[in-house]
Amino acid sequence: MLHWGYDEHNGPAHWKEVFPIANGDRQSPIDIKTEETKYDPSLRPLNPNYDPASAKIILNNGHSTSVEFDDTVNKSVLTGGPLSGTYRLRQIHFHWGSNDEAGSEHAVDGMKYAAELHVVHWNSEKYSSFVEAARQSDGLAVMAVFLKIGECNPQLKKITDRLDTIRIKGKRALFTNFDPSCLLPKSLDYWTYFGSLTVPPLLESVIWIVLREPISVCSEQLAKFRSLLSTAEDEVACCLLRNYRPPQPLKGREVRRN
Ligand SMILES: NS(=O)(=O)c1nnc(N(Cc2cn(-c3ccccc3)nn2)Cc2cn([C@@H]3O[C@H](CO)[C@@H](O)[C@H](O)[C@H]3O)nn2)s1
Ligand SMILES: [Zn+2]
Repeated sequence: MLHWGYDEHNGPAHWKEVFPIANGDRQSPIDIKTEETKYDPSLRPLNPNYDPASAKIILNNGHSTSVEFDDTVNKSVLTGGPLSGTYRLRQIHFHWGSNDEAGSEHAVDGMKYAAELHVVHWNSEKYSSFVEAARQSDGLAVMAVFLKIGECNPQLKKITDRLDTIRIKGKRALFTNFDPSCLLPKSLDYWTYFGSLTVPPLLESVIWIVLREPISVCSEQLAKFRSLLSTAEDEVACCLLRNYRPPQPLKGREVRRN
């Protein structure tokens, strides 16, 4: 496998060849079987507290589009929920499919949404950098938000309107004065479980917090994600039509709900 991706020759089925942890005991995403989730009264309300000034750039890294935040200080953090301590906002990014019928990474009772937003944080109380935290079992916390096909989402427009300026892999553009809370649903009720990054290196360092209520997205907005290129300037252009990993075995893990 040359470099990992989402095509037939380098997609999720091949990742184990380079990243054997792909067959590990706490891999993500998963299919959440709602009947088997366990109510946990000790789970607290989620408390996202983001400063719009932390937003820095919007980027096409060839696998997704992300908004990167200044994570040199505790300006934008997530506390509460299943978390002990303070988790600092690092970036947000999306996963989508080649059509509106699939695209999310997590599934709910076998049902997939059109896309999924990930809000990535790292444990800045215990560790000194994202990369160090990414190697620890409690190092990362990713909040997942489902995108359901429906009305165009005015908040998402702030991102989709910029995608034509970062079509090519590696392109970036200034993107500030953005508070990702504007992409969260009304209810912050969630499921939570111990898992991994869903992209290589698939490190098993993520406390997943999956919001139960989806936000809306329209087909036209999703089409803009699909027009991003997974290839750089000097390569034959190839659209990033899908970038989701399928659900992985639960291997006895518990999924709790607040
Ligand atoms: N769906 S999800 O699990 O929430 C995520 N999807 N993308 C994410 N990114 C943040 C991130 C950085 N790293 C990381 C891990 C170890 C060393 C350095 C960086 N993990 N997640 C976006 C992202 C991923 N990466 C990875 O960086 C590695 C080192 O440069 C590279 O070898 C991999 O090919 C590349 O995937 N860089 N940025 S979190
Ligand atoms: Zn992700």
